[in-house]
Amino acid sequence: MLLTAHNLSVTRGGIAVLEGVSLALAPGRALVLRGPNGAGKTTLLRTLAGLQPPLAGSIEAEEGGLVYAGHADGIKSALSVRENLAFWAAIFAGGDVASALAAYALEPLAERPAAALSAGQKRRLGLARLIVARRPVWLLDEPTVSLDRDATAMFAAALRAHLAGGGAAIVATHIELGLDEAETLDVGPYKARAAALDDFDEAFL
Ligand SMILES: Nc1ncnc2c1ncn2[C@@H]1O[C@H](COP(=O)(O)OP(=O)(O)OP(=O)(O)O)[C@@H](O)[C@H]1O
Repeated sequence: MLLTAHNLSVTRGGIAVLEGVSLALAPGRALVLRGPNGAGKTTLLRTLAGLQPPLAGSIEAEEGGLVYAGHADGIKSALSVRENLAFWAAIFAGGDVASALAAYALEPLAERPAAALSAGQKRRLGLARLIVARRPVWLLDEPTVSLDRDATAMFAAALRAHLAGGGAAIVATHIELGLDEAETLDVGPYKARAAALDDFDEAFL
């Protein structure tokens, strides 16, 4: 397994959001997270990515095996599209900038400062980062926001190629990606029953 989580409870702002989540992600598999706004998909992804600690439970993943793409694209505005990808390739000791540009049809924009991209173009650049990162597990929060139909198809193709190459992904999305390889995890049944108290609150009770 590339990533496993066992009996995970996750919190946001000191409040338990989900509890008892277990999952196992094998090479070539994708897991689509479903659930209404506020259900806890982002919180689960951030916890799996190691950006925040779980309240309970365990996560096992290969060191340096994950890459997270959330709502903030992490783009450096002053750098060109190509320079952004080269920067990430250096950070991740990763891959081929030319393939990443090609996967999202970014060649005509390669020398443009990222600050001068549209929202959808910025999102394409943020997703191209995943290709240079060359990490086996992609954790993606609403990756298709701002993408038009063609760019959504580019993302689906990039994800399929990643899975075909032995990678895996967990994707929170409200749209249908049309992936045969994908399983679905509805986070609704894992809604936490009781709010967690942090030490600060407990001191006043
Ligand atoms: N900074 C914060 N502080 C406190 N609570 C927060 C914070 N951010 C989000 N929450 C709450 O945590 C809960 C889970 O939010 P989360 O962003 O994980 O949901 P989501 O399933 O990703 O929603 P969406 O589909 O709208 O993206 C929600 O009730 C939300 O209001």
